[in-house]
Amino acid sequence: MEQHPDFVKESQRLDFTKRYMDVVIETAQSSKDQFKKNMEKVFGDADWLETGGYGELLTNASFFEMSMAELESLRRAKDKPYFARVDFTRDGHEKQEVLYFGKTSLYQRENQEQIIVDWRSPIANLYYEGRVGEVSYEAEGEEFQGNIDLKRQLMIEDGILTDVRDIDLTTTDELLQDSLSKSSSNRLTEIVATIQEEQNRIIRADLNKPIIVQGAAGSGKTTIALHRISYFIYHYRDQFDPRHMMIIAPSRLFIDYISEALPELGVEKVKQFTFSEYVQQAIGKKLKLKEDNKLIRLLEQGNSAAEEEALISGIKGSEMYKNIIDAYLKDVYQRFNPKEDFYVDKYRLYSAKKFKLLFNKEYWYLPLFSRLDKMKNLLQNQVRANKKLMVEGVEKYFDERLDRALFSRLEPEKRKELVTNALDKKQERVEEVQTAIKVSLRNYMKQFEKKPTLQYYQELFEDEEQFMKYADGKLPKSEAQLICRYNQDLFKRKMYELEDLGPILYLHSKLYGVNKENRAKNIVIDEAQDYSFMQLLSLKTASDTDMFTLVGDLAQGIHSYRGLDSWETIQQKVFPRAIYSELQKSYRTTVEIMNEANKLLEFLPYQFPKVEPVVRHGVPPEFTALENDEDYCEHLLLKLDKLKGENLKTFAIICKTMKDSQKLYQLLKDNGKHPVKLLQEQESIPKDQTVILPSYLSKGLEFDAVLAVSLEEAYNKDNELDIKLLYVTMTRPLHRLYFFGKRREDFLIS
Ligand SMILES: Nc1ncnc2c1ncn2[C@@H]1O[C@H](COP(=O)(O)OP(=O)(O)OP(=O)(O)O)[C@@H](O)[C@H]1O
Repeated sequence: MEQHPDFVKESQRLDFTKRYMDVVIETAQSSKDQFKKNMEKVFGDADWLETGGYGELLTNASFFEMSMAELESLRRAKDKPYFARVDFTRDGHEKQEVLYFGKTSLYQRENQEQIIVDWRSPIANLYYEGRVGEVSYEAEGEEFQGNIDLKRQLMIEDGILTDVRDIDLTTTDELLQDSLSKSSSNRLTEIVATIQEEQNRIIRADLNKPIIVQGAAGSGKTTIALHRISYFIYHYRDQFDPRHMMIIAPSRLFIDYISEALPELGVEKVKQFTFSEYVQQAIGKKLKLKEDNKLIRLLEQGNSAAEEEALISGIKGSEMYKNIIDAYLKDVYQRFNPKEDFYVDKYRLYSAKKFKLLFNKEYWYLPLFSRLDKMKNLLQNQVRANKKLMVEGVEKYFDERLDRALFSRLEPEKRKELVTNALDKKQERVEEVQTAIKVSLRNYMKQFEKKPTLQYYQELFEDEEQFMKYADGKLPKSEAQLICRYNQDLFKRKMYELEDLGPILYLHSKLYGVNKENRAKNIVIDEAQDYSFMQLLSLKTASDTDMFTLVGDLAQGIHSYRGLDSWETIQQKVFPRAIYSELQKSYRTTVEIMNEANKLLEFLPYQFPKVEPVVRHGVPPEFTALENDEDYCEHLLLKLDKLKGENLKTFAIICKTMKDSQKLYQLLKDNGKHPVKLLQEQESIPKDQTVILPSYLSKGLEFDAVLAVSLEEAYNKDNELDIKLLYVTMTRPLHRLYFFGKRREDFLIS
């Protein structure tokens, strides 16, 4: 390969950068005084120092006060300090700026000379969106014009420069191709060097607005969501604590999968939860949850109990359900309107009317029991403020009586009696008032019964008629009955189901509110199509913010019986400020695999645009017809061995359900020739084993090669769920896809 004319110069620059990083790291670790010595030690032998013009950079070098986090990211960046270079001349300026873009920034604080520019800085848009020639970019609301004179990619591996490529009019395709053709052993890697324009726009879209992204399988949704977090945290690094950010992911398996990418992006402090984990934390209560096996049971054709449950799930996630809860809450609020004024002894300290006004109007924005606390404090203050007056009032009254008795013209005996009586009464009344001061408020507050959220939730289902009323005619009697009885039955077993969690969180937020530590300021949800209206609304209500990033793909909506079948309602009713964006290109799979998967979309009753694969060709998918168990074992093992020999690293065998997966696992395990692992929901993915998993658990994951197997369970063209599950399976591989089964039709392939 011919070497780039600037290869040596770029190598020197890399050498300089690395050494400089060493100095900074060492200095930050040791002490200020050490800095100069370190400089001499490291740069002492560099004869290119002057000719390269680097000396200037060093003269003003000062001590870098670095945080541990900065130091850590610098250390991590040492093997690959940057990935691209852009030469930029601003309009009206003579001096050209030579910018090296990397995963972190490194600059001299005094002269602001940047040695490495962070990919998240505004000027990095020059690399992601600019072409050689005239350009402009925006930073802090201002537009800057200029000219890109050079755009260059620098391939660095283990700290060594391996290739230099100038890109002029073309995009970053070549590097993208390289990166996509690699094996997926690193799982979700960072893609900062190859972020595409359409992706860049989403990563950098207005940070003060929610965003909804509908993206095809493999279009980089997960990757982009993580990079947007990284961008957000960088942008607000001085004001925002990453711990206030939260990722909601579909399973622990998925969290484990993405968490590898987090430290690389400097966002490891971001909280990560599944929805049910978060709800339990937010309401401060561990719940016994019914096993969530609706999806699997729905796959059994003609399972009417499962269909009924799916109907209930749909209702519990719907907007109508929110209205039911709101109507119920109205009733609950009514119980907090006092009938009587607040008295301490005979003194009226607060009228019921005023109480209601404040409670319902002034403090409406607070959760119910926070309002009640406020009212209690207010009354308490009234008591305190009037305490002295009330006692003095009683004393004054009796003192006057006493005076009258003392100075009356009555018989001494009679007078004495009157005086004693007045004194006794005074004592008695003062004590009465004092007791009233102590207990009146407590007694008054007793009329407001405070129950735990879960009890309120349970009570909602006690009366079917009432439930119907809350639904305001929108729910047929049969369904109201069904749902009430279904939940009563759950509660008898002290259980809840996943679909109850959204409503419970919503109710809790309205009644008690969620405490500060559990209220995220920014929430990122992957696989958002699987969440219901109620779940998303409850998260928004609980955290009291609409700052959400939702990424998902409706075509992979295998939980659509409870999730979403369009983004519209969510955008209109929950996130009206949201930006909506689409990603249609797929970066994961080859053209051959994607073309095959695209055919499935035609069977779905929605209009999905075809997914466009980024042009990368590979081996076409293949079908192998098999008869008996031995056949399966033999062929699968043969294929795996062959693929290993081709330098592919991660493999998955994906069956339709857990039942088939288990059976196949047993077969392969008994055979003992190849290490296999049956993946369960809560587990992490081993790096060195072939995993067997059911289709629905594979969502969001990717592997070099996928072997789609049908032992006893076929996919059915007339079942929407089956089509989506197969679509998910077929869009998991990066490079190879193979089908093994009895008949082609079992995989809907012609
Ligand atoms: N700009 C890019 N440069 C290099 N690789 C990319 C780029 N964008 C995406 N990829 C790769 O494409 C693959 C798919 O990305 P990702 O898993 O984020 O997609 P997704 O939309 O979340 O997929 P799914 O819908 O299947 O969950 C990953 O291997 C990712 O690294």
